[in-house]
Amino acid sequence: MTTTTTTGTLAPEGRGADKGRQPARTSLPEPMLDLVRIRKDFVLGGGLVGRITGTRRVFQALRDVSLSVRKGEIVSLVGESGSGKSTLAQVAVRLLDVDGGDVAYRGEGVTHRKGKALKPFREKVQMVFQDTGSSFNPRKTIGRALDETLRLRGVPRDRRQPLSVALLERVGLGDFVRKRYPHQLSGGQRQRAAIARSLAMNPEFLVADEPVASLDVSLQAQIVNLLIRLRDELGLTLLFISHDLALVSQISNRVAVMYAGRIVEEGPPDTVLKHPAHPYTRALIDAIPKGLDGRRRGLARRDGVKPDRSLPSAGCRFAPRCPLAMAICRDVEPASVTITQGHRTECHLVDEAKGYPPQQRPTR
Ligand SMILES: Nc1ncnc2c1ncn2[C@@H]1O[C@H](COP(=O)(O)OP(=O)(O)OP(=O)(O)O)[C@@H](O)[C@H]1O
Repeated sequence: MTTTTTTGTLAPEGRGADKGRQPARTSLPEPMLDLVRIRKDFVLGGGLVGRITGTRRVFQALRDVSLSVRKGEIVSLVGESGSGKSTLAQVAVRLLDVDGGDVAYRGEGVTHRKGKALKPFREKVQMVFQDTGSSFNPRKTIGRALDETLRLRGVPRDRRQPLSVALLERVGLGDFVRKRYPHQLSGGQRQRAAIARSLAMNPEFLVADEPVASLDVSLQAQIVNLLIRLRDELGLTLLFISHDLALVSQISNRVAVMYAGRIVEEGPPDTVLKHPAHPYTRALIDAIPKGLDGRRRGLARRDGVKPDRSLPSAGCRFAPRCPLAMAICRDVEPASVTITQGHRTECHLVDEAKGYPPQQRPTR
């Protein structure tokens, strides 16, 4: 059974006290998804009017973003709205083309694959969306939606119904759901049905884009626990997208913090939570409701100043909001610095030789 604490945190279910984490391994598991220096621009006001009036702008949604996910891992992307999480997720499943960089799956480049050449990748890497209401066709029953996906996979007609019932069972739904239309299901049931549909392609990798954001706290825990169970039972690998650092830190092997189209910090969740190296991560942690009053602190105070992402980048994008910004932060883009093994950040305050910045050194 899935259990939820009063604060909505995830409690261990069944075997193993720490279900989200993989046991320590001696050798690293095989790389599944590699995103290498991904750049994605959106052209705003790109039509004739934009050209005539000079209002055409290039918005840098992703700037040289690199991330790799290994077999069996749950890697989470966190960051505020607009930081580029969904754009990176869509790049990862090749729903969006890139303007620079490479996408590789199990060591093979898929960046420029199209049509038939992309089909095997599309089957193995499935996406689960937040808004399941609009991702299902309202005029088709869940059974029909599942049957169609199974048909795409080449499953013979007579095998589709029993297989879809088994898929529904795997995500904790009864076979009655086959006859229901999407609007006849609750939010939690619809998200389970959406996960069943993505499993119908027999994937190896799930990209879950805010899969629980529209659910209440207890349902969030159930869906997250379901994803962890599927990872364990089916050997899936997951890229999990959320704006909720507290939630992802409980389920992930690694957390990548995004800000204004960059990954500004990446590391094991415990390390990132206990020893945040980047002031933005610290602000995200401060924004987690604490204590009985549930007040969020930190980020809100600095919400007003957002970077202009249409300009060529100069300096650190967080500098205008950063309470610790120095002169160099406004002029020079920070390089990636490794603090401890597996924990890296992009911040001028962090000195590779000395580790954590003085203001943020862990106190024991
Ligand atoms: N097709 C598009 N055209 C122009 N701008 C876009 C397009 N898609 C996304 N953007 C912009 O790119 C930025 C990153 O968007 P993205 O959806 O990736 O952010 P996010 O971190 O997932 O935010 P959220 O949590 O709100 O979904 C946003 O400012 C968004 O407005």
